[in-house]
Amino acid sequence: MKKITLVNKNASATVYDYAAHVTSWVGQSGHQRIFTSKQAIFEAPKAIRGGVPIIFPQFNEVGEFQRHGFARNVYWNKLDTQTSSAHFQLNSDAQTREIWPFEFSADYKVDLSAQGLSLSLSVKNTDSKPITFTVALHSYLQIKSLKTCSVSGVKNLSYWDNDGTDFSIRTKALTNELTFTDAIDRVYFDVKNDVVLDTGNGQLNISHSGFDDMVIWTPGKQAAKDMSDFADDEFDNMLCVEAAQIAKPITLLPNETWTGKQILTEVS
Ligand SMILES: O=P(O)(O)OC[C@H]1O[C@H](O)[C@H](O)[C@@H](O)[C@@H]1O
Repeated sequence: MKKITLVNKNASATVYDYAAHVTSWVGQSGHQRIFTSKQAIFEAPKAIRGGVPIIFPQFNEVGEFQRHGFARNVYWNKLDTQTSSAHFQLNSDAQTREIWPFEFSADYKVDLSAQGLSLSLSVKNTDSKPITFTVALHSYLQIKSLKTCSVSGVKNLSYWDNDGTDFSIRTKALTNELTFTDAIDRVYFDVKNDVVLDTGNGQLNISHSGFDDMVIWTPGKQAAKDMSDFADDEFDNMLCVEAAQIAKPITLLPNETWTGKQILTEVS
């Protein structure tokens, strides 16, 4: 697999052609902002543990196809690389049709600015019939410690906890700040505003467009032990804040294109 390094002023990022997977972003502050496990396996078709896996065409078990799709398990074509940006493409082929019987063309652009990282995914329906999918940019973010980090900006959002709760049940967030004690697997719906992650080493502003939902996930102490590609103590140093489209799957007519972006910016 090919590793591509992007640079802009004092910032740098790493992205692989395998899964178009971003595995590192060191911002101007000098802090690593993306978490990638020291036990991650860089070997197809295993998904790299950490970084930013692209979840397409199905999020988790929301649907009848492969859990978390296949985009994170295949090589993407590298179309263009500049000093601070890279462009990848994935087109349907015999392998993808076996898992998901539709024609599509997906483009992924990674842009490193001095302040931030912009991730943009587009999917075009190249089939002769409508296609429907769910999708996420599954960003693993580096934090100093789970117990002292927080996500602000969630007040009044409706969410679902993936802890056995029926998917139809929604809870409303009463406070603006989300803090953590251990594992969490939660989907917030209709997230229109930015959120701010206090990493313990400065704040990150997280914005998205084209996506309605936001997933907050971290495995916690026990599940971390059960993951072979994740070190036991790493649960304390990562939090996924994912831009996602889950509750209302995207349907594209032939030739239609959907675009979703997640933009991470260092605030302080
Ligand atoms: O272990 P993975 O297949 O990479 O999935 C990791 C996690 O992804 C998402 O964040 C889901 O909400 C979680 O339910 C899942 O455990």
